[in-house]
Amino acid sequence: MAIVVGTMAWGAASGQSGVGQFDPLVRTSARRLAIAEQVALSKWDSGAAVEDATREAQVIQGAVTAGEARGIDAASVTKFFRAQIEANKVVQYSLLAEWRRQGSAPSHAPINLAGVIRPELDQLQAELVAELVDTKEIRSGARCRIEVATAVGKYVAAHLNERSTLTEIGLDRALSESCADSVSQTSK
Ligand SMILES: C=C(O[C@@H]1C=C(C(=O)O)C=C[C@H]1O)C(=O)O
Repeated sequence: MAIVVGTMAWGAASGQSGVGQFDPLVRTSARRLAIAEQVALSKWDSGAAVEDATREAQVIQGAVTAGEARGIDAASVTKFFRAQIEANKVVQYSLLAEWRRQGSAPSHAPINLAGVIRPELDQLQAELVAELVDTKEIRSGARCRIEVATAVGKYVAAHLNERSTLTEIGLDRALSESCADSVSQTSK
C-alpha cells in the first residue's frame, strides 16, 4: 500500500507541468464540443443527418493547410481533427437521442448552421492548430497520453454539471489522437 501511494504521489508530481501545458488544448476542445449542442439543435430542426461527409472533408482540408503552414504534418493534423469530429458527432447523437426520449428539444432561437455555427467551428480550428504547434514537443513525450487524460479529468472536475459524463467521454475522444506516438500507455 505504501508503495502504491508513494508511486501515485510521484506520478502526480512529475506529471504536473506536462498536464498543465495541455490545458489550452483541452479548453479549446471543450469549447468546440460545447458547440455540438447548437449543431444538434439545428439538425433537430432541419432533420439533417448528424454526419456530413462533405463538410468533414472541408474541415480536415482546412486544418491540414493551416497545420502545414505552421510546420505540423498532414497525417497528425488529420488524425487529431478526425478525433475532434468523431467526438462532436458522439455528443450530437447523444443529445438528439435524449431529446427524442423526452419528446422535445430545449426551446431555442433559429440556428444558422452554415452562416454562424460552422464559422465558429472554423475559428476554433485555427486556435486548435496553434495549440498543436505550442504543444508539439510535449505531444511527443513518453507520458503524453497520461498527461492528456489527466488534463481532461482536471477540466471536467473543475466544470462539473449535469452533462459531465458526456463531456468527459467527448473530451477523451476529442483528444484521443493528440500524442505523436501510437503506443498505448497505461500506468507510466
Ligand atoms: C459539426 C457538424 O456535424 C458533424 C461534425 C463535424 C465537425 O465536428 O466538424 C462536421 C460535420 C458533421 O459530420 C456539422 O455538420 O457542422
